[in-house]
Amino acid sequence: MARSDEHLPLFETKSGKGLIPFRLFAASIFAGICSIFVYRATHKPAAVVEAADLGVRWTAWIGLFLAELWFGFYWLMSLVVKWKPIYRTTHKHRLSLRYDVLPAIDTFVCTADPTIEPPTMVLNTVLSVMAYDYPPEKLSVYLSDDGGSDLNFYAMLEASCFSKRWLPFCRKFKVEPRSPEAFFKGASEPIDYDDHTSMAKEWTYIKKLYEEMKARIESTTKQGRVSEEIRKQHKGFSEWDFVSSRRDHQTILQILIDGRDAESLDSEGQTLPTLVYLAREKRPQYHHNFKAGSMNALIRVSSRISNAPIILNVDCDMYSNNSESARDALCFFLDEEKGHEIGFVQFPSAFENITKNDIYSNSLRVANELEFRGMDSNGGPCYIGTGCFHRRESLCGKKYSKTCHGENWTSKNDVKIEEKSVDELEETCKVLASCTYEEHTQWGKEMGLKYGCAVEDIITGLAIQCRGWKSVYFKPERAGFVGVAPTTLLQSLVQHKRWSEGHFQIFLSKHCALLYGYKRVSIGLQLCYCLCSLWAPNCLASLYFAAVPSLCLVRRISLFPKLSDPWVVPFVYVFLGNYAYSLFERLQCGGTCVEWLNDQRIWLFRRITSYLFAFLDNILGVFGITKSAFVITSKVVDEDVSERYKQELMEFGAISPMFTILATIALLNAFILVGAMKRLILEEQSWALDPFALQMILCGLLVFINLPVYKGLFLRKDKGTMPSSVTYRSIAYALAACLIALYY
Ligand SMILES: O=c1ccn([C@@H]2O[C@H](COP(=O)(O)OP(=O)(O)O[C@H]3O[C@H](CO)[C@@H](O)[C@H](O)[C@H]3O)[C@@H](O)[C@H]2O)c(=O)[nH]1
Ligand SMILES: [Mn+2]
Repeated sequence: MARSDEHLPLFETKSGKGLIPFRLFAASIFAGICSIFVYRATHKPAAVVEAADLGVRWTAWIGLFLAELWFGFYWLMSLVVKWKPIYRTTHKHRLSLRYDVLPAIDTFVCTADPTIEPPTMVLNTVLSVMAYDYPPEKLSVYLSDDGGSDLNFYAMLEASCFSKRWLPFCRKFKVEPRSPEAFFKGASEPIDYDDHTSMAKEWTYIKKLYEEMKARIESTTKQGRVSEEIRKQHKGFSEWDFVSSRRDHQTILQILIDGRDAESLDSEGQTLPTLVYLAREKRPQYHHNFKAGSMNALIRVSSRISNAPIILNVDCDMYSNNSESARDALCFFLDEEKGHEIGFVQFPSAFENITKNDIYSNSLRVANELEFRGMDSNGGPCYIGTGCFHRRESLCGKKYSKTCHGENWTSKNDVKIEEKSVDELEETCKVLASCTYEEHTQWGKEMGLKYGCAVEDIITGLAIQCRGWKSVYFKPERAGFVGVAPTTLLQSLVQHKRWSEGHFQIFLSKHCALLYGYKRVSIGLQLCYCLCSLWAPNCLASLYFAAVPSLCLVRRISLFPKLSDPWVVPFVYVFLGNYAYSLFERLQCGGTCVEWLNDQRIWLFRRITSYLFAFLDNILGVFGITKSAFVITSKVVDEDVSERYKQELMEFGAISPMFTILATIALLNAFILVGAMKRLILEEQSWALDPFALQMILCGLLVFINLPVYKGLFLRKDKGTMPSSVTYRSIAYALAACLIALYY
């Protein structure tokens, strides 16, 4: 119900400052890149008269030229996300003044495996979103459990009881964050000096309740099964009598708190948010489409139960860290002037377990602070699968039209529930989550999240934008959502493999931003998507730069100008300029120098492993040889792995082809550097006249950046070192490569 006397906007958009110096700098780098191309084109290997192995020289030259062209082109494209960042602010007080009735919100939490996504974590996420600073009768929380585990069901049962205490506590003391685990871990116990009755007492009481509940859930989880005693507490447990495995079971749907029920009240007599547990039907003969499948099941089930016009989606590890996020998001959707065209509001992902210098570069610091803002100015950020508020209809496939203007948010999605009892309602909803329901429908194609892509979120977000909707990126001062980042190198590389594979898959499909987005979204936005879509092919140019110039050093093929040659200027300028700028950017966003260095290292690691495998898998996928899978990131690790993570010791400790590649490249460069230094000393030539100086510097930098790899290979003694089979294999490969370069 909008009151007509208000005309002030609910949100504001400002553009970033200091853009002119950046643009001038970018222009100078561009000039440098062009000069490099000119140098390449005018210094072909044919010019070297005495060269015997002209064939090899030409091959090296062509490869290098292509790699440089690729990097130049990629750099140019990357300007689009930096060109014009914008900043959004909301006016939440205006929202409450203007609307007495707020639209309902359905929150979807997805979990898939109780062993790597512990039920207590899921419970905390669920509680945090139940406790939003929002009218509870307007909130419904749905858990999709792809693991189909009674452990999670039990955790939800506990959540439904604990919420009766937790929600009033949060309200009363304006608790932040509203995940009990995070709250009790971070906050120090309050001391009430003059008022002995209030916070301290309740604090201790609630904390005790929480600890007890946590202990119960953890011991049950440890046993791996729910005890008979607990099973008696709820009829829902009997469903598991029919479950043969997590990949083969009927739909399990339980409404644990029915918000419509007059008796669902918290300890202070306030209504509780609706809480629903869903494990959709799984049958071996039907593909379950991973997270996209579970989201679509939730969309349908929730449409019968609460049908809120706004849907919030979070991963099970992403608790709400800011109880006002829901109101923030509504400031965008409900804005009278611009709200009607907004399809979704994306919050950045923050992580609670990033180490001081972010050893695996998981923090997304620069992306969150700059790149998403740049994307926002081009039409809106992509949907990143978590921390995102959607308009239900745009997620369900509706095209944007101007008629959405001035809609009545509060009444339009009211559901008429015909079923009298909760049991009946559950029965009707179960059908919606069955395997066969989607057959011959548009679900997974035009409706809901799209199927068949390793990054269902990105492709779905793009489709929404192509249907005419805008999106908004909102980064409040207090992070909206906080999750868990991978804590080992391999996990992080595998996660990036999934991401880059999915992105490249989109690029090769009919949903490629350039084709599908043509005339539907701005060219800037198309380029933003391409930037991520083309992560995977980066592997080729990166591998080339990491190996070939060094190998050419062995063979005495010079690829770059001498230090005394004026042509060296553009090379050095582009190289140093870009690094200096990225360091500046990192510091500007609040990072440290070591963090920047770690990021450069991981940049290389991802490009020569994750992206390479993603690239190869895609190529095989095109020929129908492989099918993409969803490797879930583990949210728990062993005690000693976590100890090493905290100390920022790089974790190898697993046999993986990714590590073989990393170690081979590192060793190759080390061997070659030693050889080259020896030659330089023996021949006593000055650096400035040495035609290999730049190659040696490059090789030296590669060795420097790989220092943690050598440590993992030879120096460390803990359990996180490189497995010896990987070590032997990579020594053999690196030596073989050197020998081939020498004698072939
Ligand atoms: O079959 C599945 C597989 C995964 N999930 C859930 O999907 C979420 C994301 O999985 P995770 O292993 O944590 O992957 P991330 O790489 O951290 O996730 C990012 O990238 C994914 C796409 O690759 C998106 O789906 C996620 O929302 C986004 O946070 C988790 O809550 C899982 O429980 C399911 O519900 N069903
Ligand atoms: Mn995750």
